[in-house]
Amino acid sequence: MDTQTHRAGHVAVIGRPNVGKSTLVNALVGADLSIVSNRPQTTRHRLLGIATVPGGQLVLVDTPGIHREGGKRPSSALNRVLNRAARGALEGVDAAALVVEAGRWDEEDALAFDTLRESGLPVVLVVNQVDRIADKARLLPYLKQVTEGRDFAAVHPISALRRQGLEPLVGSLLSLLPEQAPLYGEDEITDRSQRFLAGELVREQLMRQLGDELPYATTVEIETFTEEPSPKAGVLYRIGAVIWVEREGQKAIVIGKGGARLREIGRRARERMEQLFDAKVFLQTWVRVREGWSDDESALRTLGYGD
Ligand SMILES: Nc1nc2c(ncn2[C@@H]2O[C@H](COP(=O)(O)OP(=O)(O)OP(=O)(O)O)[C@@H](O)[C@H]2O)c(=O)[nH]1
Repeated sequence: MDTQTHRAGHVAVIGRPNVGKSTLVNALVGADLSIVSNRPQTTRHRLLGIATVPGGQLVLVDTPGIHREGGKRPSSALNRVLNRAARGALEGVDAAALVVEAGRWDEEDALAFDTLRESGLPVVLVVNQVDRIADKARLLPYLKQVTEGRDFAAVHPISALRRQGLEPLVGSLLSLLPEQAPLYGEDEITDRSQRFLAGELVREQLMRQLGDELPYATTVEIETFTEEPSPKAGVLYRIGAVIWVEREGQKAIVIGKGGARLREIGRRARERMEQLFDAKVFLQTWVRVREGWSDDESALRTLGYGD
């Protein structure tokens, strides 16, 4: 591989809920969502997908906590704490794609931009859903308004849904990444594997059942995943999932009274796996504490943020 002309790096995809981030990631990565299935997610980022294109590789990640829902500018002291946490979450990220809805820009989007810029990241503005704007002339004043006084590395009106405007966007993002060989080799990338999906299904149940109580840095690791023939169901999967939290107190929250919550999380995740894999699933779940993730997070917790 000629590393001279190859660029690769991490791109944070940031934006309010429902703005079209998943649609964009799917469009960039292609029909077969490529994902690394054999690495535990030990970093702060959640891997969304990997777009491997001629001359480069975009590793698209989610960085929780950058977008502050509600979009109220916090006090300066709180802002400092939040920005420290944001910097932590953005560690190892080379560029950010701030996704907004065409025609809409409010305090929440402005805050996300400021946080990203203060972290020193180049920010590409992705103005999504332009297909919904019938009168394209309306876009120009909007673009002028949102870019005024803000140093975006590039601005791209796109339609993630209709796959429009994506090539120039990829070009802009690539140009912001360091020249280096691909970060993930072909052999590490598989189509969404069942193992990966198993982790996602446990994560989904954690989010559904814990909601706001879900500790910030919780990660799910599929430790074991074996397949054997089953006389009744055809296939039986034995899956061992570890839910990593940061502190004993969080472990208690996830486990619940008498273990009820963890049992429910496991039961529902198993049912979804059986549906999806069309097989019998034997799922075991554990909660383990991995300490010392970050001082910023304990600072946030003191203020009632972060958990
Ligand atoms: N018309 C139009 N709709 C879009 C476009 N991109 C996404 N959508 C729709 O917007 C809705 C939300 O899209 P998602 O990709 O799930 O949004 P998201 O930002 O990932 O949402 P969260 O996971 O809640 O953060 C879906 O119904 C999409 O089909 C677009 O370019 N044009």
